[in-house]
Amino acid sequence: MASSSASMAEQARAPPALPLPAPPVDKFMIALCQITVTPDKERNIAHARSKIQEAAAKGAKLVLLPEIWNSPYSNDCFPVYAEDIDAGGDASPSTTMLSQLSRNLNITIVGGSIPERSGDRIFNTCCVFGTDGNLKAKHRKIHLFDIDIPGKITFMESKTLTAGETPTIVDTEVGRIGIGICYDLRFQELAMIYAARGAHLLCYPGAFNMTTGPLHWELLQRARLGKMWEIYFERLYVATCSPAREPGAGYVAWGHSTLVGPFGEVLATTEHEEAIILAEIDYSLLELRRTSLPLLKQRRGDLYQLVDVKRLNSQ
Ligand SMILES: NC(=O)CC(=O)C(=O)O
Repeated sequence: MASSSASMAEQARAPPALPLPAPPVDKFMIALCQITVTPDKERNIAHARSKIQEAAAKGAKLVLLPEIWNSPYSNDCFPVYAEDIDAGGDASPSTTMLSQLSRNLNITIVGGSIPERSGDRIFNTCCVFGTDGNLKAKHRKIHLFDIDIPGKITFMESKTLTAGETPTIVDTEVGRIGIGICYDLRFQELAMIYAARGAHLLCYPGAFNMTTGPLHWELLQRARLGKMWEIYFERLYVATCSPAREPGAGYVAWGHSTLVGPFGEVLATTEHEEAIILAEIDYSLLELRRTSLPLLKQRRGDLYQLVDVKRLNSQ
């Protein structure tokens, strides 16, 4: 009796590791396409197309685009540039291009984000395409970017956008990927849910700005790993992709698209100019890193718990 209650207490403190789903590949190249964005939507689509082709020609099997890459980042523009993704075809030239390219080039595309029109609502939406060109997942930005830093930056996405309602985790040819868009990066519970559901990689298209970018962009990306050590430590890669900086634009993006490895290390990054960042993802390091710090044994699950609302609701 005593020993069984002791083992229950032990178990609450340090539950056994959840199995990480085996990734479909061990190693592959990811490309973060930090591209310029202009008011000319046709040009933006053609430009993204050529950069994705260039990345694939250099060996990328997964291409990540920035947040809002087909339109300037502004409340005035979102309704004008928005596309009906579900209707597809001519109603969504941006995602039609992504679908064609993923199939033709045999790559997975995490398609940054574009303004999406759905009925009378507009979302900030990321589409994930598999190598067959099919839309595998659609993530609508959950946490809208409503901030007011006096004298620095005020932005209220909620003036025009509606928040998404669901976390998005998707199985692709290059592993299980959790998706967040920009401000979503600030909310650690989203990343922790992805980690708890066995993600190998988190992708965040984002457009931080000249105030918050230098302070928080890299910090948050690396911290997404640190926080997850409480449950699934050191088992993830985190990729961000920003638009390149346009100094004259209404909203000036920070740039610095980055890949962080499963030990919290910056594996590849850039400054603010246009760039394709190519880097290797090696999933064999996920298990290796897991044994390096024995945090799972040390965590105090008897004092704190992460509650997966979706899983609870589905029970
Ligand atoms: N643009 C965003 O959604 C987020 C951002 O710039 C920030 O969090 O800072």
